[in-house]
Formats: sequence, C-alpha cells, structure tokens
Amino acid sequence: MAKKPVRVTVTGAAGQIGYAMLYRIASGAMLGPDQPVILQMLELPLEKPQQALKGCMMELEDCAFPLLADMVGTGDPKVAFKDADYALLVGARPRGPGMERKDLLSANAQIFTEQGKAMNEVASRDIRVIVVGNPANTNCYIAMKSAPDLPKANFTSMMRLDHNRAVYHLAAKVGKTVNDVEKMVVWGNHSPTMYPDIRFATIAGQPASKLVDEAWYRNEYIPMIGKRGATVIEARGLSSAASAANAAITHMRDWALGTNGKWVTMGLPSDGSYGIPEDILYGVPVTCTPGKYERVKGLEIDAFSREKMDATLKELLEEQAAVKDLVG
Ligand SMILES: NC(=O)C1=CN([C@@H]2O[C@H](COP(=O)(O)OP(=O)(O)OC[C@H]3O[C@@H](n4cnc5c(N)ncnc54)[C@H](O)[C@@H]3O)[C@@H](O)[C@H]2O)C=CC1
Ligand SMILES: O=C([O-])CC(=O)C(=O)O
Repeated sequence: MAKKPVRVTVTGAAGQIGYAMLYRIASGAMLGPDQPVILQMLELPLEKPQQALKGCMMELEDCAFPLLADMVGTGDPKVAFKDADYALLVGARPRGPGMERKDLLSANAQIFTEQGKAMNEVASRDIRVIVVGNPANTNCYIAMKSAPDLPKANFTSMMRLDHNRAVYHLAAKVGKTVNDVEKMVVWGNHSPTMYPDIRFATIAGQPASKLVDEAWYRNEYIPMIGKRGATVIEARGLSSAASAANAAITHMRDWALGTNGKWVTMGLPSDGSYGIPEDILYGVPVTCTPGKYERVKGLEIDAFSREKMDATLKELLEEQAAVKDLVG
C-alpha cells in the first residue's frame, strides 16, 4: 500500500539553499523513493520573496514529481509548520564578506524564537528539526528553548557540511575517495572554532592519523576546514548553497532512514557527555537507525582534543549568553 504523505517544512524556501533543496526533497532524495511528501514553504511576508516563492512553486509543478502530494507557500509560520513532521530551518540573513556567523546572532534570534513558538503550537509532536540558518547551533538552541512542549532531542543543527568537508579533504590528501573514510568527527560549533578530529578515522581501513603528517593536520587541515565556508564566499561572492542543501538533505535522510553503522556528525542538544553542559547544541558523532540517532559514546578525549573542544564550547557559551534575554 502507498505510504501516507509526510509534511516537510522548508523556511527561506526561495533563497539560495532553498532553491537547491526543494526539488531534491520532492524527488525523494531525502525520505526515500516511496515516501510522498507535502512541501510547506515559508518565506518572508514581503512582495519580492513571496513572488520568488511563487516562481519556485511553478517550477515544482512543472517537474511533475510523482512523490509531491501537495504544497503550500506562505508567509505565516503557523501555516508553514502546521502538522509538520520534518522542518528544515534555512531562512535567515546570510553573512557577507568580512562577517563571522556570530555577527548574525541578534538579527536571527527573533526569527528562531518566533518559529520555535509556532512549532510548539502547531507542528506534529514528533517533528524532527534541522537548523541550517547561521549561527546554526545557537539558532537551534533558541528554537528548542522556544518550543518547550516538543522533545528537545528532536532539535538538531547542521554540522554535516563540516563533516563532509572534513571527509573529502582528508581523502583527497592521501589520494583516496570519500568512500574510503570512516569514523570522522567534527566537534562543536559550526564556526572556525570547530574541531575536525581524525583520531578515530580510518582511510581504507588504515588509521588516518598514521597516513597524514601531524603538522599538516594541526596547522593546515583544521583551520582550512573551519574556514571553508568563508573561502567559498570569497570565491563565489555568495555562501555555499548546493553543498549546504546537500548536507541538510543527507542529515535528514540519515536520521529518517539510518546510517547502517556509519558515523556522521550532528549538532545535538548535549546530554552532558564529553563534558559539554546540557542543552548546548554541539557537534558530536552519531549513528542512526530509522527515525533515531544514537551518540557515539565513550571516546577517549586527549589533552589536544580537550583544548580544542573547550575552545569551541567557550564560543557557544558566549553566543548563548548574548541571546539570553531573547530566550524565554
Ligand atoms: N549551517 C551551515 O552549514 C550553513 C548555513 N548557511 C546559512 O543558511 C542561511 C541561508 O542561506 P542562503 O539560502 O544562502 O541565504 P539567502 O539569503 O539566499 O536565502 C535566505 C532566504 O530566507 C528568507 N528569510 C529570511 N528571513 C526569513 C524568515 N524569518 N522566515 C522565512 N524566510 C526568511 C529570505 O527571504 C531568503 O529568501 C544563512 O543563514 C547562511 O548563513 C549557509 C551555508 C551552510
Ligand atoms: O560560511 C557561511 O556563512 C556559510 C556557511 O555556514 C558555510 O558555508 O559553512
């Protein structure tokens, strides 16, 4: 029997990432080739973005996707999140050259408070959320705190782009492919303080740390992964859209359908493990079975890693303190 359609909300749907995301979700790339979806798309309630959203919806019609059961375009969060099973919170102000993601904190805090409240009121009680809009970890914290009736564990932030970047550049360094890399971890914040940790990683079954030079790893690779977003902005004049959309889709796909034991990185509200205070949204390694993620626990944290993990935590605590008055 055909599956019942599920409701997928995308905010900022007519933006760069939205445009790179909608058609893949409607094609089945996120929830599988037998799962019909109803797309519920939110854009700012202003003429230009609403007009652009209409254009996106025309294109969705013209794709004639067999899995697209219905769609809604709106400027009202309560319409967009109504009964939503999945939400991809993309809509936010992107940074320009010379800005760090945390410069966007206050501009975006209000958006995520409003959307958290709307989800609390009207979404499915089991909604699964990924926050992409920057600063993603703290925006997710705000949305989670603004939705006290929903399970905290269902709020996640996107670290998958960082994870994918870390996997690709490690594989490329030793002339292997991404398929050869297992057990990558990117701890912490989606910011230059993130810590791509290769201590557990293997490349074609060999320990990665034995295949690459430690000075390269510490002095070049770690900062390069942390600053990759800025490097793309410099080159494109716009922030990463295709790779960000791809990361969000694969994050949700893995959560919905499972990873078959493979480690991926998700920003999760901390359960206190690894010395991260509870509720802070922090990148950690997980494996997924359909509908459920499980943290990889009990990894040894050495002195270098502790220092890196504490530095990215410190930044998250500062971001959290900066929005304290906005989270109620
Ligand atoms: N977490 C990550 O790894 C990444 C995050 N990002 C972030 O994703 C966000 C979106 O990036 P782009 O799509 O490139 O930006 P964009 O500016 O092209 O699109 C954002 C869209 O969101 C809409 N929007 C703004 N406020 C809204 C609101 N309150 N409700 C609904 N829609 C709203 C805008 O009208 C616009 O169409 C930015 O914050 C960017 O920094 C981008 C790349 C990677
Ligand atoms: O750097 C940005 O603002 C966009 C982003 O988050 C990334 O590409 O990692």
